[in-house]
Amino acid sequence: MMRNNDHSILQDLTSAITALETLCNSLQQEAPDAEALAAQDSGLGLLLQWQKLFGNHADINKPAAEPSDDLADMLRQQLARLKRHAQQQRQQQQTTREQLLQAACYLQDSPFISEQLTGIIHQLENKGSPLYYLQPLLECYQQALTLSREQQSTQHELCQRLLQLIDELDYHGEIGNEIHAIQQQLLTQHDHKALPAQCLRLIELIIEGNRNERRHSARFLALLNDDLQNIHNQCSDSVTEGKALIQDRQSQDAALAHELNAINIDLTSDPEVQLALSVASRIQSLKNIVNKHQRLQQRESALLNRLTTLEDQVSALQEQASDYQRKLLSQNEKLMIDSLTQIYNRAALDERLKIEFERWKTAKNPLAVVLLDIDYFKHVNDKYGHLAGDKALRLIARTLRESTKESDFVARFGGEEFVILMLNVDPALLHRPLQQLLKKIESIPFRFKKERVTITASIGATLLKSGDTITSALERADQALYRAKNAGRNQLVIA
Ligand SMILES: Nc1nc2c(ncn2[C@@H]2O[C@H](COP(=O)(O)OP(=O)(O)OP(=O)(O)O)[C@@H](O)[C@H]2O)c(=O)[nH]1
Repeated sequence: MMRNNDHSILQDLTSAITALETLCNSLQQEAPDAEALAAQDSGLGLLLQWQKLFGNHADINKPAAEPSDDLADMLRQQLARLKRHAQQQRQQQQTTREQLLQAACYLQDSPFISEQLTGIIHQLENKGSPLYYLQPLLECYQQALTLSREQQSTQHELCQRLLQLIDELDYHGEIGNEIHAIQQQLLTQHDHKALPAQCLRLIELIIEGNRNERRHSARFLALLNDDLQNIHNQCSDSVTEGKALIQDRQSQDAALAHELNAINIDLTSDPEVQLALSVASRIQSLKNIVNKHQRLQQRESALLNRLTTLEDQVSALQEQASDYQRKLLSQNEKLMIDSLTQIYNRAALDERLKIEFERWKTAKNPLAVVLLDIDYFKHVNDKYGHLAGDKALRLIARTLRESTKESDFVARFGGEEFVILMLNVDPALLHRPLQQLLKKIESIPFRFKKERVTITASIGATLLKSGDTITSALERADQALYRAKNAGRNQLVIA
């Protein structure tokens, strides 16, 4: 007869054995450590005791022998110990999995993502056994290290190539000096963290240098054009002169021939033969002169032809030069336009600021520098995507252009920031158009992902004051913008 007590021991033991089997199975899959081996041993010991008690074919309703109270107690203790151990094992596995997952995600953040790594992360997230993935994860880590080393050597090669290219550059003045400074940095630096920034700065300098060269060549072409015009005028004058010369000669020749003819007629009617002979010889000489004149005339005519051809060539050259100049002008215009918003860009702003600042210094007409920055634009990008952000930038730029006066200068300063130069503005009324501008932006009916979205902007503005430089005015406007942002955004601050 089985006691109630023993029956519950049997049930506990049955579930313990099931837990133990699971534990043993999982331990067999992984490289077991000393503790796991001990757990295996005790688990096996318990199995032996179980077999001693109930035989090989365990049936909880038919025990082979009745267990004593002592044995039951002992088994209960072992059972509790094993439960604790299994719990510890589970926790340890969970921690290991989390750590491995973290390591795998960290590796994935590096530029060495591989399909293998993605698979591992997927398995770990789906509660796969962590130790099983340690080896492939280590392989990924090694791969990342090798690639990192390779990247370093690529950076070194890039650095060397950059130095070679710099050698080929031929810029002078400020640009030349800065390029030289970067060259020195590249030659002396040991790590290449600054390489991307240096490359970027070099590209900016080359673009600036190019722009300067374009301006120079435009000036050169304008001078060339003037010279050609000069030559052209001279040629035209020569041709006119030549034509007049020929006409004069022709009428002179005709008159001379007429005269000679008359003398000839007179003389043939004279009886004194001697005189006739001498006059006849003079007439012959005169005829010779006329012949020479005719040849001269032919030469002059040829010269005139040559001059006419020259004039045509010069005209064609002049047309080409004008064409080239027009192309350069339009290229220059394009370099000053922001490709996304089609309003002026930073380079155009720099140039215009210099001009307006000089004008302001002499004429002292009020000049306002206005900085406008879109509020929480990162959120727009993050929530609706970069393309939606681009669309918003285009629309806001158009609103700025359409809502300001023709004489105002609107440019994209960079990112989501715009600058407006307001000329001849009434200082007492500056806030009015700017407040209206904020209202207009707020009321643009943006619609992204079928959702009505309101976008606002903040403005920091300032009027140029005596003693100002371009930088000090821009800094003051920037501080005002900062205050407008801090005041809750969609605000105007005039400093
Ligand atoms: N779509 C798009 N986004 C840009 C462009 N240039 C800059 N941005 C984004 O503009 C955002 C500017 O973010 P932040 O400087 O944090 O400013 P903000 O989110 O507008 O916040 P506050 O200015 O403080 O109101 C960044 O997400 C940039 O990626 C661009 O040409 N197109």
